[in-house]
Amino acid sequence: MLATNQLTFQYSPAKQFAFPDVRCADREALLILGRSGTGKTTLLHLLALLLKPDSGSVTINQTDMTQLSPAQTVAFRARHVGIVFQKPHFVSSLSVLDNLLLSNYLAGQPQNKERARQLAAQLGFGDHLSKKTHQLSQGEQQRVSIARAVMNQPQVILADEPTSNLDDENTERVVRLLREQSEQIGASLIVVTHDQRLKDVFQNRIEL
Ligand SMILES: Nc1ncnc2c1ncn2[C@@H]1O[C@H](COP(=O)(O)OP(=O)(O)OP(=O)(O)O)[C@@H](O)[C@H]1O
Repeated sequence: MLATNQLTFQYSPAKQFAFPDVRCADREALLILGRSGTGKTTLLHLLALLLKPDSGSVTINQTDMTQLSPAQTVAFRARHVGIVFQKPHFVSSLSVLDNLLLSNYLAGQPQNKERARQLAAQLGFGDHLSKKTHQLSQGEQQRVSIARAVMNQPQVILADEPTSNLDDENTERVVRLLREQSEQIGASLIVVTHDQRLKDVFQNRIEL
């Protein structure tokens, strides 16, 4: 469960945001829609505590993340929050498999090769584990990105424009996989996007 309360943030006095409250229960999915510049990425970064709000709270299960120290925030995020970025950020010198295992390492968890292999098979890139990530197509890279986000079975999955570079077929596949994965691990799934194709797929929506 993720819930926010009266989040505000400003980049400068001329660029201030007051966001509507967000609630997303375990196994539920929420779409946050908005045109370019309305603050979607800013909100997603606040939900992940990559940015600290000026006021308000972000609670994941029982933990108010805004009350954690910077070190506690990093540890909590690595363990309990999976993030899928618009463009996947991988370590290019590592294989696909090692990029997945990096999630375990960053969360202080033992390397779980079995889970990496299972996810790769489920998400359709089981044959690519020993390749470098740049050898994969965009759609494949986005699926690796989803696998990486769910490696540690997080309580919350946050996805920032996960489909904006994808064709309709890959868009449908990525959305289905995000929903399947969040349901399987019992996580809350929050997707921010301007991609109107996703509008009809999610019942719960907030417009910025
Ligand atoms: N680091 C920053 N410093 C100052 N202003 C910023 C910064 N990052 C974003 N902004 C501004 O804040 C506003 C919201 O940006 P944000 O990236 O959250 O929007 P968005 O809705 O995700 O847009 P897009 O769909 O184009 O990615 C924009 O006007 C942007 O110029």
